[in-house]
Amino acid sequence: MAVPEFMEYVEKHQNDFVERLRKAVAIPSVSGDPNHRPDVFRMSEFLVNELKALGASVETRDLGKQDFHGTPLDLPPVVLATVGNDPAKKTILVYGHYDVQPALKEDGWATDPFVLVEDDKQRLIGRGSSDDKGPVLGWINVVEAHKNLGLELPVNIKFCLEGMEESGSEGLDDLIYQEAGEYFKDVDAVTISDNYWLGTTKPCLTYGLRGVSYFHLTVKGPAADLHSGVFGGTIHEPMTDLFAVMSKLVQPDGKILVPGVYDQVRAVTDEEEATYATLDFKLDDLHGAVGNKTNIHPDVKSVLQHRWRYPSLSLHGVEGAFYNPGDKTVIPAKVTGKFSIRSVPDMEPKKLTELVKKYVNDEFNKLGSKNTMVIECSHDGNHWLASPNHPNYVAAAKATETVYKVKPDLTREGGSIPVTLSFQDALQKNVLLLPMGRGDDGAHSINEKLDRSNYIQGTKLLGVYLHEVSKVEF
Ligand SMILES: NCC(=O)N[C@@H](Cc1c[nH]cn1)C(=O)O
Ligand SMILES: [Zn+2]
Ligand SMILES: [Zn+2]
Repeated sequence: MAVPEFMEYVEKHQNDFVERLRKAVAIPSVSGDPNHRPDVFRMSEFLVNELKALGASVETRDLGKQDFHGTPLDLPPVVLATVGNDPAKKTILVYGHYDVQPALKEDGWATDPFVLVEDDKQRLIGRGSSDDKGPVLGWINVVEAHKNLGLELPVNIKFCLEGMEESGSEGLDDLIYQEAGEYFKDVDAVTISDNYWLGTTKPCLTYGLRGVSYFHLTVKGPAADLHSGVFGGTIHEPMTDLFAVMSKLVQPDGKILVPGVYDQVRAVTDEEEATYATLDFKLDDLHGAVGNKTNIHPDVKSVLQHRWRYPSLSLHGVEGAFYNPGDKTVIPAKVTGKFSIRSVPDMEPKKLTELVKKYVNDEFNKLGSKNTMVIECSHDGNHWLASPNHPNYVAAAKATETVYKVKPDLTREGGSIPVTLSFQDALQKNVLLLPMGRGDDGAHSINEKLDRSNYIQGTKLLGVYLHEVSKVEF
């Protein structure tokens, strides 16, 4: 009886849950922007208060300072919260993040990114709605529903909520290893809701992620920005050098040009080949999520393989370059190009960084420029693969069938959650990714949204999963 009662409660109280999301989205907790660091702290306080109000025992862990381009910056705390402490029950560790990607109205958002708006299609639009405030609050909604119904939670929950996921999860790995035998001691399995369905209609369980290695390539030239009419043609220009090197990183068809990268990629097996055939994903889903038909690969299998099991290199931006409207005739004195590589089994981040540094240095030296160039890896995180046959996944599949009346697809994901592998390795427990949002949510993009139905059905899913996982044998 507990499960139907819980599901009914969630259905009836959906507007309260949307209000909770509205309050969370209103805090612009952008971890990558030092000006927003106080907001990231404010977001941690919001979660601490929500969890305390529900009776959780909550502590925050200080992670020290971050070196932000030479300036020390306080790292936001990790929120550790425990709900239930019954040795007869399983303990599920729930990880999520409360920081978000940057968002400016002028990037092209239709509405203020930090004001949650529900449109006529019942989509909850706002930065962090899907990645990852909605899912984090989904777990909190589950605790609240049980408390208000006077229902016992079927498992103990340990929360680990961080505020630096979008910026490399600095400091969290050390905490996980330090606390493996302490705070995380009794954990039986780990569940993370921080990714998306493949398409827009069918739920999935996710057992793999790509890693990410992020690079800053800085070229320095003249002592200050210069007039291009006076100095153009007479000096080596940093931006010209930067573009020359960056154009050698990746081809327009996505092929990475750094020698040695593909040597480390695991070969496709027949068993893996068979997994793509049954998935509920069409080229139309890709076109819908992208907004047009600019796909490189012509069929679903190769799209998914290039998202999940082959590396990719993306060029993200240039710091120090002129980018405002108008026609400023400047030669920027120092520019930093940013790019990242999504890595896959069996690539090793350290080896990858060595390959990239050697290649970029070789390419820069070929230019014969008198400028200086420095290439740095600002953060890296490893890829992750789990066993989707574990009872933790069986429980999640049953919960999906209860809530959505369909068997979930088993998927991998092209994005990265750097600490997933750390949890698996440090705790030696199964890790499950149980997504709430859809493939077209626009995480990291403009107009990020979470459909109301995904938020509400997703809250039900997380709660029913806890009931199912309490019953399976590990
Ligand atoms: N929802 C997970 C996610 O978006 N992860 C980020 C992690 C990251 C790493 N460096 C910057 N962000 C991702 O981009 O995959
Ligand atoms: Zn996320
Ligand atoms: Zn993200």
